[in-house]
Amino acid sequence: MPNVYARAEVAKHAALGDLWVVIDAKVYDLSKFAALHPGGQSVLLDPEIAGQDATEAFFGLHRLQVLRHPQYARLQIGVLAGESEKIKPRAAGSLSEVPYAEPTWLTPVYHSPYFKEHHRAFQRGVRTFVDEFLFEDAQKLQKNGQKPSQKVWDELARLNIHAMRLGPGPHLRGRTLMNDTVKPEEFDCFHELIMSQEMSRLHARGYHDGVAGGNAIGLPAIKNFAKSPVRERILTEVLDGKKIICLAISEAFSGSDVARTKTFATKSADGRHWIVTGTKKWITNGNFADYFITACRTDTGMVVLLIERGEGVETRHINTAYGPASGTAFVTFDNVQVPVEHIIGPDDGSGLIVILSNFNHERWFMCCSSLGAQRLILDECLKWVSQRKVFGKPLHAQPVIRAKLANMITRVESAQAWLESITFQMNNMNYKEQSTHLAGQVALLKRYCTHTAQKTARDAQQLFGGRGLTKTGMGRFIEHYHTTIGFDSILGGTEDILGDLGVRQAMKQMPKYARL
Ligand code: HEM
Repeated sequence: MPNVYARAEVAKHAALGDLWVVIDAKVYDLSKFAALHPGGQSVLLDPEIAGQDATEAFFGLHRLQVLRHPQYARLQIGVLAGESEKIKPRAAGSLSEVPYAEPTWLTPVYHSPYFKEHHRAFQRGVRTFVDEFLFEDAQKLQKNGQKPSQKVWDELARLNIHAMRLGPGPHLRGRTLMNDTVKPEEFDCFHELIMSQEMSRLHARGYHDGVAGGNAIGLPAIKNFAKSPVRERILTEVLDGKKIICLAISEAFSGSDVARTKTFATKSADGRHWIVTGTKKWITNGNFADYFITACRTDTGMVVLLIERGEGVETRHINTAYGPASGTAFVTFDNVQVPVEHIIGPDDGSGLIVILSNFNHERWFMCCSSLGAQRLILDECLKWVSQRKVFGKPLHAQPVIRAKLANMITRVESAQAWLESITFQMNNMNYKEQSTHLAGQVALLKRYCTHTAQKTARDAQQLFGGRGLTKTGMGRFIEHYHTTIGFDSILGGTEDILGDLGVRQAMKQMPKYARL
């Protein structure tokens, strides 16, 4: 049983060396801590704080996690008589009750034509995994930049997340998905949308790509174009979490204009190997990848090769805005011998098809994760404007603040609605139909998601002020979002390229008879 104190009793301890405060109906003894307090001793001795209820002052300056940290939790000596705590964190695996902090389909009372009970069960499963297993690891590794531990890769494999990131299909047969919350035959693009949105709830942009971003963009080439037995071997190793694959396309010389790739492959005299020489840049997971799906020029055009880490392959870390945890690498291939069986797709120079084939899927899941991360920022902002007081009122009492929030909400809701509509089409179109009818929509949606994300990052930073610039404390997630957000607008095609693609696709479909 905790000690129970009356407010009058707490008020007697209001001096240096004998200092108590109340925060959310709990009594803290700060007598010794005051001299160590990172915010200074004097603020705690203020007559409005010492011996008083400091709840409002505390939450205007600290995150709730501060009180839950064992180092500080032990300062609690009791509770207030007849009162109980009101402030609690979101429980692991649960939904946020902050308005607009979840997509509409997850908000009680609202309806959705798309999501069924197995989608909800699946969402709860992924949310719990992210909250309980991934979040702390992400926070730690985002800073120190190490590769996620084998324990993480094994757990991703056990839940079959590596497999589900390839989308619905026969590769899921016989697998237990996310602790059996969905059957392989039920798994559709909405499950994949959920997984991508939930996995982005880490406030750790580099780590987010560090946990198998390379698999998600590299493995489809193996699944769809490699030949047996290479196909089965690599799929098994990567889906089981034993090996890591990455996609090595972009170079210092060429990004979106893939056809200008300079890395060159030529057949050996005995015809048994491709000999590859060249460099690749910005390769996600390249630092720790075992396999590189590599685009190479040949005398006749382009081939895609599966290159194993080994003699002649070197990777060097690239220091990026989104942090080292993504394992982003500069890769050099120096006369690397690649067995001819490691060809992925055609060997007649028409390999560009392999590279282009996954672009829509890749851009679509980038939209999912971009919006998942944007929601988290909205959640942060709505809490902040409620708990932060300025000029004696909560921040949201200012019309200019409400206008910013209105924009944030409108952006994320409109983009989510478009995303769900496209996802529904993906569930009902075959690959060819998707390529023809969705490439433009997906390109424009990705452009919209990342463009609006940058606006939201800026608005959020304005709401948090100086706190949105510091790597610790109240605004640390805002600072992280603002610093790393540019990444999303570049990977998978810059906004300009995608806007252009979207309109060119529309122009292709203009009816010849259409006139004003
Ligand atoms: C159990 C009681 C408290 C603990 C454990 C605590 C702990 C901390 C910690 C760890 C920080 C560093 C910043 C962060 O990580 O968020 C901090 C900063 C600060 N604290 Fe406290 N604190 C307590 C109570 C209070 C109270 C009652 C006040 C009232 C004025 C206060 C005022 C401040 C200020 C002004 C800062 C600097 C904030 C900033 O840099 O933005 N603290 N405190």
